[in-house]
Amino acid sequence: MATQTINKDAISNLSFVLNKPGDVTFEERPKPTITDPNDVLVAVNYTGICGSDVHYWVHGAIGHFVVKDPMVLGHESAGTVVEVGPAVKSLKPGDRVALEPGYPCRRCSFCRAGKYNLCPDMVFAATPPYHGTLTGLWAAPADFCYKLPDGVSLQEGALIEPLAVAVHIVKQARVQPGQSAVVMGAGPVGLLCAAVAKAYGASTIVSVDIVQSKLDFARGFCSTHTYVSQRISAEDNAKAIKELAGLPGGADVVIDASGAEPSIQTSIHVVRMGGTYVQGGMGKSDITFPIMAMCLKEVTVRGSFRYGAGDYELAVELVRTGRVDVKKLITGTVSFKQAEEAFQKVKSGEAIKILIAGPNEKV
Ligand SMILES: NC(=O)c1ccc[n+]([C@@H]2O[C@H](COP(=O)([O-])OP(=O)(O)OC[C@H]3O[C@@H](n4cnc5c(N)ncnc54)[C@H](O)[C@@H]3O)[C@@H](O)[C@H]2O)c1
Ligand SMILES: OC[C@H](O)C(O)[C@@H](O)CO
Repeated sequence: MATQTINKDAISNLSFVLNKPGDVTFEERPKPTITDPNDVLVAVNYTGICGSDVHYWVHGAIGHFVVKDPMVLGHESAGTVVEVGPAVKSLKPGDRVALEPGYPCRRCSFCRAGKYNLCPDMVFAATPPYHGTLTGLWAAPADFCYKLPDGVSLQEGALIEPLAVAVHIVKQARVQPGQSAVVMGAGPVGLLCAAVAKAYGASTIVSVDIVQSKLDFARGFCSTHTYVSQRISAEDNAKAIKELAGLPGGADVVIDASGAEPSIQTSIHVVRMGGTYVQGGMGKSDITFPIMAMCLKEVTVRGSFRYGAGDYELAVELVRTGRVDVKKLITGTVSFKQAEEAFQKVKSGEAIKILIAGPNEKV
């Protein structure tokens, strides 16, 4: 694709700001500048809406992250490089990039061990007190901007962030070729986990949700089986899933991408002896957990938080090679001025992924 250079002085830095729960405004904010020689300045082209953005918009807080001052929303973005710092060799103006939105300290023991997603000093977009990417211009370290290959669009680039979440979850699950994977939740993260598990070679992929239409989509996307969770005990839901998928001994891997307590309980009953369970969903902080079943089956239980070394690169590669078709998840694209309507649509469950065009982008 031909590169196109953009005059940063000619572009707007209009931003979508959450003032307090339910109260959002558009604000022309000061343009960021390059303050580190390794930084680049990116014009944001497209941004997806994450459940966490909606949660901040509705409730003003997630756990101990509380919106105390006005905060720009958004962290699932792709854009075009408009300026590079003097030390940047990997990118040039005009390059199209997926933005990784969290910047670790690079110095703590977690960063030095390659687990930078666990850095206690992480600066993460649209996690208070830090502003997000629903804005015109974004300054970031060049090594957290991933060049999109020819053939991968900027719209697909905005889906790299949730895909990287799924890549990290599936890596935590250690999925092997020929294995069975049950994914609880068929929202964007669950759908992408199913797709990444397939790319890792899982041959039986069961999606579970409480909404039939989401499962209809999952079946067309990549799941081999789907199951509508019933209002019965976790053991009985697990039994039904095992029967449906022909897994009498249980699944090799179970991933929760719902955060829902009943789903987590079912997961532990559906995983096989010696299998692996990964918690990707974020719901209630404390739940009733079938710990005896976990113990007796010697289940390996892992958490998964955001993404780390290599996850963004693999997400881009999965899209480039067509192994994960993120385009199918895009319900539509709206103009920047329609951002609040897009949030409404995600909240009501009308859309899988709506993209908001950057303030300088024509839709
Ligand atoms: N670990 C991380 O770093 C990370 C990153 C991003 C998102 N998340 C979390 O991952 C989860 C999924 O994200 P998403 O954007 O797809 O959210 P989503 O709300 O779109 O999807 C959740 C799905 O779970 C389904 N569900 C609800 N109760 C269920 C039950 N009892 N059994 C089965 N399915 C049930 C819902 O119908 C929905 O389709 C959320 O909890 C989100 O907070 C975690
Ligand atoms: O994809 C990244 C996630 O949305 C965030 O970590 C958020 O859920 C918690 O701050």
